[in-house]
Amino acid sequence: MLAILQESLLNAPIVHRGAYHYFIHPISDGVPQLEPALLDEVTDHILGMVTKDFDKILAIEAMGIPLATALSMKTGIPFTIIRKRPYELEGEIKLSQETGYSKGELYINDVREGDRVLIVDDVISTGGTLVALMNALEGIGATVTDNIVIIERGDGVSRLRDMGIDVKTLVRIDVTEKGVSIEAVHE
Ligand SMILES: O=P(O)(O)OC[C@H]1O[C@H](OP(=O)(O)OP(=O)(O)O)[C@H](O)[C@@H]1O
Ligand SMILES: Nc1nc2[nH]cnc2c(=O)[nH]1
Repeated sequence: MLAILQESLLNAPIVHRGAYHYFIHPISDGVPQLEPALLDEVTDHILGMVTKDFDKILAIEAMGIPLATALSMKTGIPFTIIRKRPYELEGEIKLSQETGYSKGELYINDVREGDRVLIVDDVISTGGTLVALMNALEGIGATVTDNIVIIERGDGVSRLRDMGIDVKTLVRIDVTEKGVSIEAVHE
């Protein structure tokens, strides 16, 4: 299952970001082009994995956005984007994001105490982004009903699990300079 996702991952080009082998894929980069059939496949799969009701979808800029858009269209539930730029609105929360190849700031707006949010993102690698986000949401008093990421690599999921945070992924991959291999598909 997840045939289109698997096939496209096996064809993903690899580039170097320092020592980090970075795969390039329609879901995580919008390059090569993101076919509607792939977006449909992964978002249907996400909706089959959610365990609880939610009233907001939370996407991390940039590549959480197409996922959240498709999920919102399928469910009628609104989404909010965690942005990489500030708006300086009242109540805006700033958090520091660190990945395997970058550091930056993220800004949360329009998430409030008592909100029930589904977090959706394209990739988890070190887990740095989600750890920072989960801490910020706990501070706000929002409930994360499910945390779903399409592509898993590295030790981020086990790092979060050790902290008591559950993250579900659709596929686990390994990335070397030769390309992507698929280690597990989570049906
Ligand atoms: O588990 P981590 O090591 O934190 O990596 C995961 C993060 O890396 C990517 O974001 P990136 O900042 O590259 O943004 P993009 O969506 O704009 O490519 C991805 O969308 C995740 O948010
Ligand atoms: N596209 C892409 N996004 C990532 N986010 C974390 N690691 C990666 C990666 O290797 N490729």
